[in-house]
Amino acid sequence: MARYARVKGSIALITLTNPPVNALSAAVRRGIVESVSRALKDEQVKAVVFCGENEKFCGGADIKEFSGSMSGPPLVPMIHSIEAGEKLMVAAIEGVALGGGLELALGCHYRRHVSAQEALQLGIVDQVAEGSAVQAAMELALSVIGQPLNPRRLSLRAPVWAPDVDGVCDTALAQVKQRSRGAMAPVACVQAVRAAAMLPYSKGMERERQLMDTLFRSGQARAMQYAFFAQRNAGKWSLPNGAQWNNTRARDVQRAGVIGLGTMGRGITVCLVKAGISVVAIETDAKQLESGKKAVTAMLQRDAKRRGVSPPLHLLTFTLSFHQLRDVDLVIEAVFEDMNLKKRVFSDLCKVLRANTLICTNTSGLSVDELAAVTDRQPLVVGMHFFAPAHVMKLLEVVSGSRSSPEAVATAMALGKRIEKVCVAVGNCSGFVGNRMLKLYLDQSVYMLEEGATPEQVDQALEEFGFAMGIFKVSDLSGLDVGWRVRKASGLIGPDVDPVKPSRWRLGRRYCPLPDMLCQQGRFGQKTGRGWYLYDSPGSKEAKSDPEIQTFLKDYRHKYGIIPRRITSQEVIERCAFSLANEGFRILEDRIAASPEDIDVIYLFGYGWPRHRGGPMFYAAQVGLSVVLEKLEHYHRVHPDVPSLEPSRLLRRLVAEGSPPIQQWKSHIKNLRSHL
Ligand SMILES: CC/C=C/CC(=O)SCCNC(=O)CCNC(=O)[C@H](O)C(C)(C)COP(=O)(O)OP(=O)(O)OC[C@H]1O[C@@H](n2cnc3c(N)ncnc32)[C@H](O)[C@@H]1OP(=O)(O)O
Repeated sequence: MARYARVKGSIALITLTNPPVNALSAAVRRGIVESVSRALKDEQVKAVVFCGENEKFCGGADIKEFSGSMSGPPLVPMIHSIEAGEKLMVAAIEGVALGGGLELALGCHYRRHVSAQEALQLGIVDQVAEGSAVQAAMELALSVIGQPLNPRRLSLRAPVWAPDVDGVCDTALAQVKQRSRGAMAPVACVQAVRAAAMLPYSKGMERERQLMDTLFRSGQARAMQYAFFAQRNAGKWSLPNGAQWNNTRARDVQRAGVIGLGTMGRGITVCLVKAGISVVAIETDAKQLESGKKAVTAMLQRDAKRRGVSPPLHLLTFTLSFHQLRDVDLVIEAVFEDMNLKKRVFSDLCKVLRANTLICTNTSGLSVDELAAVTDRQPLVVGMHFFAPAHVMKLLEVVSGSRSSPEAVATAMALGKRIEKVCVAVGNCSGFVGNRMLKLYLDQSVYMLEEGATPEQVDQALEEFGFAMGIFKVSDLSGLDVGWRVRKASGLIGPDVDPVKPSRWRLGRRYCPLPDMLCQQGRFGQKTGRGWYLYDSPGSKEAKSDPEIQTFLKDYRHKYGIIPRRITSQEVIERCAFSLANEGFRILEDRIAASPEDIDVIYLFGYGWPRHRGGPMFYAAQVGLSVVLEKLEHYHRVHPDVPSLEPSRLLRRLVAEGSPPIQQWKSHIKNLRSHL
């Protein structure tokens, strides 16, 4: 929709009205075409000013329309007719001008922008105005009415010839190809820029149209559109008891406590303080406190310097005393991942906190219910699972325990949003959503090493699929000792394990002792300079193949009588991606996640899943659920000692029901038992 008004006698003001971001839906495009035609016909009108309702110019094409057949006037011819119009066209840009919104602005003969000094420098806008952009645009229009329009039409400008334009584009293309990890759109963008720089306008437009057509028809476009809405829907959380984002009030959090100043506690403290929340940061040891204080202060100073502001150090209190926590609204415990230690901390907290203070745990997989049980306030206990490094990673899993109150969940979700995280509400189970799935993905990766693959082969297949880093590089980065400790605590590694030939069968299923054996050799990953890869020195980041690992794997297979076989990239992807999705289906059955979109958002923002592949659940849907089922059945037949490869009930049910689109899966699991 577009509203038409004549103002100041000679100006037609066309306001895009499609809240919340005035996206260019079919109705808006129709409204623009009709309004422009009206303005061109009206002899009193000398200039047209375009603006967006609620001080948002335009968020671009309406992404919701991309999944159906497009109707209404097409965007590019509409912009061309504005640009070719015989009357002066001015864009009054406020808020956003993205994608098609920017194209619309560029189709006008004059633009302004309220806050983009950079756009001014780039020549995208002509003037930056304080106050109302619409008023400024109208004044500008009145001052230039009657001047020739041809010099203002971008389509009449000569291409930007530079002697080395081809070389510059080649270099950019090579860089983008390397960085985009298989994503088509960034590569097409460079190709379109090359066309714009080297071809006459009409030919450049034709090339852009071809590139756009290819992208539009691609599965990658579907995946990206899905990811866009999945991310926004994750904030609209709901619990099986009916509580949800729009019927539950979050508490205001002004002061928070952070317990433990290790890597996670430091990152969490930085996030909170940057959002303007006062933090009391606690350590039990003076030396640790001092080093935590130095690290947090340095991080905040670096960040403030980058943004040209002063660091909010006045919001910080570092102390060894729990008593300083008596006035905080919420505490985030970030101590070592040890149930007994966490329980002790929780009991101690209850002695000093106000009765209504929320207690959150940054556990990556321990039971929130078990922790809550030692407190005097079970409804006020929730999980806030941050991802390392906490001040950088966008994901936050908010874990609702069986007795967590809706208000506590709402408060953690609101706090997460305030500190600029992508928050997903999940239920309580071992590993929650992300790490519960990750375990099976890791299992498959190490099984493939036993069967004949190398860490390099597995990682290469995953990186070609689009992951930023292969699983073995990730393990080296996060430290192999972390999982080792968890396996010890869970009883998988005990005194009865043969140190020379450790069993490959534990707790009734296949077990791969390779990661434990690496840890026994002190190979903890980057931190020790050796893990699945070799590093120049402890702490360095560049992973190099390690001949010792190749020999170690050969000896291992020999010791266990395993005949190595060639493992293809396809097998790597199928076993990793379909194991993830299969566990995702179980998680949906168990109601630990409310929707497949939530699972995908967790993998996109917490585990480096490539955005152009939507997420593991979307990928399974895109490959075809019957194909996924068939493959899992095959791998389970070949590996009957890996029960997790058995296809989940939900997957079977969905296939039996004709593989409905992913948006309909929720209704197929409605009647399953709830754990949330
Ligand atoms: C066919 C020709 C193609 C032309 C090229 C294009 O134009 S492609 C589209 C290019 N535009 C974009 O990619 C913009 C995407 N949107 C954003 O980046 C952000 O939403 C924003 C505009 C910067 C606003 O961010 P903010 O954080 O303020 O709000 P939200 O992201 O939460 O969005 C608010 C609601 O608006 C919906 N929405 C946003 N953009 C679009 C869009 N282009 N089409 C349709 N819907 C859009 C978003 O889904 C939110 O909806 P809720 O229902 O409130 O969740």
